Amino acid sequence: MSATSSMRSVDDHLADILRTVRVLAPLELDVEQVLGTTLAEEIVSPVALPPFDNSAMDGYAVRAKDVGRVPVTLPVLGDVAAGGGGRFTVVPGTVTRIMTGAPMPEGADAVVPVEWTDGGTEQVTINRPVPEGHAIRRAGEDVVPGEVVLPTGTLIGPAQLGILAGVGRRRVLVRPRPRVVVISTGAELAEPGTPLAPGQIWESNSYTLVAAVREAGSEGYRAGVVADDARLFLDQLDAQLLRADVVITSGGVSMGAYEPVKEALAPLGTVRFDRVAMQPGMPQGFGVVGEDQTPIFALPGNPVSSFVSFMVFVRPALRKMRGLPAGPTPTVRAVTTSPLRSPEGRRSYLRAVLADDGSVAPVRGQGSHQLAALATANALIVVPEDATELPEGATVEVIRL
Ligand SMILES: Nc1nc2c(c(=O)[nH]1)N[C@H]1C(S)=C(S)[C@@H](COP(=O)(O)OP(=O)(O)OC[C@H]3O[C@@H](n4cnc5c(N)ncnc54)[C@H](O)[C@@H]3O)O[C@H]1N2
Ligand code: MOO
Repeated sequence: MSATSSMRSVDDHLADILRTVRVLAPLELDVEQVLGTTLAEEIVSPVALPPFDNSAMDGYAVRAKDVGRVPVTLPVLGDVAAGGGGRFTVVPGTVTRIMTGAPMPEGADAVVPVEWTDGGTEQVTINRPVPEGHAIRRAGEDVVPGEVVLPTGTLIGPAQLGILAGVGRRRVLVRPRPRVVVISTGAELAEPGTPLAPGQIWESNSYTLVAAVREAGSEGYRAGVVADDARLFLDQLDAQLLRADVVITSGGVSMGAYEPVKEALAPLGTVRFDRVAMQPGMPQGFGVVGEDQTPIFALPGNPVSSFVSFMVFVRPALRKMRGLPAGPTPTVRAVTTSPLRSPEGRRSYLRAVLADDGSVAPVRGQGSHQLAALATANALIVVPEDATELPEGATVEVIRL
């Protein structure tokens, strides 16, 4: 039996995760809260946009016929400002001043920009002719009443938020951003900013993971660090389940004498622990816990391993929960600048720098504990299971970080 025969493939593990996690139920939220959520309704505009014909420029509302021969001097009836202002009828031989966004007055059929005039307020001399319709934004040219401006499933970014507000929506039915709680475990972990006792290190995984959660469009929360005690871990988990759509743990899943996460979760029968054929990130736990069958990712404690595991397994799951197309984390192609090595039968994710010219170079320090080396990388080179060596100049798939 080979060393890798008892391992589960990355693809099988991910498929199991994506089968298990569910799209979050829709929720009605205030428009202020919906950035990064996914629409669970179709947004139909109740009005036309623009709602009325209005000026695209600061200038004068005219009848185009009156300015056919220039220069011409005409009386100014008054001002039409955006948001109301005077109501005028532009009869032949007259004009009004008009500001950008102000409704076109009756009778006018074009706007002359102020730059083409002497800027007069009682009367104005116009120096250039304009065709009918010049600098007028027509009612409904962006949206007609009853038009679908955003389909169900749209991811709300800044522009989408703008059109929601632009069609007057205050409440919106969306798939919310998943709430993800990160619990780090380990007796050796001290909070950054506190002194280290002998044998301790500063806790970093929860910072990395919460940041990665947020970057992946979800809400990340750090729960307090739990020492190596299965009972304490279960208490913390119970408390956190109240606010979590997903739980991520780091540490305590390998083969040591003190593996609180595995000890606590394995007996439940709803979380499986596997050795996944990847490097880093081999020990993995995944399943559901609690009344609501909340998905839980028990990631390995090595800092690089937990981060890579997030990119490969958690990120796609969060996409599915948000109602977005979910599958393996997307890759781009690149060409290696040096030979690469990878363990047989395992998919490697080598920390690397991807350059603008499409070349990719592994960083120095590929150990699962080498957090500083990870911090110099902007990509992961994916070396397939069946490759143990790749020459310089090989084309590889790369995950951008
Ligand atoms: N006999 C074996 N030992 C190990 C195996 C194995 O198969 N047999 N697998 C190794 C691999 S691969 C990994 S990955 C790690 C996973 O270990 P755990 O998930 O149990 O994690 P810990 O033992 O708690 O920690 C591992 C390492 O990472 C540091 N760590 C943990 N949490 C944090 C944190 N929040 N911030 C910063 N650093 C953290 C911890 O101090 C350890 O150095 O197991 C190998 N061993
Ligand atoms: O598989 Mo562990 O995740 O390398 O260091």
